Amino acid sequence: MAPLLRLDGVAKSFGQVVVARDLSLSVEPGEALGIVGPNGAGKSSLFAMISGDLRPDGGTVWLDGRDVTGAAPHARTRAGIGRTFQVPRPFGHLTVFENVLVCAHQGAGLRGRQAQAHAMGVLERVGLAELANTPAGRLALLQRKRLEVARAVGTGPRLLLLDEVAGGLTEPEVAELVAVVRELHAGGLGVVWIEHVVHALVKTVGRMICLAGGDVVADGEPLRVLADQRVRELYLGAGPEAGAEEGS
Ligand SMILES: Nc1ncnc2c1ncn2[C@@H]1O[C@H](COP(=O)(O)OP(=O)(O)OP(=O)(O)O)[C@@H](O)[C@H]1O
Repeated sequence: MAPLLRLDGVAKSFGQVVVARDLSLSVEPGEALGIVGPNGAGKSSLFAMISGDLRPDGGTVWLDGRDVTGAAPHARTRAGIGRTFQVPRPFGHLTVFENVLVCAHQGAGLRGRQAQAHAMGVLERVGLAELANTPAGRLALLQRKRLEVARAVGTGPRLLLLDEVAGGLTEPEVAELVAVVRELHAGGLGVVWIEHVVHALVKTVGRMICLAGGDVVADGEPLRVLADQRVRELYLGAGPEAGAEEGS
């Protein structure tokens, strides 16, 4: 079976800044992969190239064995890629329910009652059902992060790309979010999660890569990656969090 996602020799630079240098990796159906790396390593750019928001200078992006390198973002959403953005992008004047309904229409291609049932089901899965009728602009940070996940899941993806959804949350809030992502993954979703809150990744993913300077510098079991000398040097005191070693 073809991997769910495969990047083959992907390259991208902004002038002198190399964000991807002959980068290859794959994600199997239902796999959960964590991505760490210092600020500016190219992690969000990688997501943008997977979701179609950024065109690589070279290389190929495959989804389910299909070359989607030239496909527009909406076509990739329809093909099964759902992503969150580092800065949540809800429609603030629409309710929580309406925000997810839009994604059910545009991403999952659902209409009428089917779309409504799907949107409500997603809100239940991410713990937002009670806030369905609240305008998105009135949500607190954890709820905004949940809505960002709900909007991505609302598009009906098989591959969910999470970009720093735990940033800025308190520890109990991170734990709640981890529970949501773990449940989505347990339901069969492939997950790729970029996160600086490393212990959230350790609790969720089976594999981790570290990106730096456009290269994969470590790839494997999360605690092994975090213990890797090159990874530790890249973080130099800023992390990986000491607690991650105990999986706290
Ligand atoms: N559209 C763009 N034009 C020019 N430079 C860009 C563009 N997008 C990203 N960059 C640069 O590419 C580098 C990688 O950015 P990117 O956001 O992918 O890193 P990141 O690993 O996600 O960082 P962070 O952890 O801080 O979010 C940075 O130096 C950034 O300034």
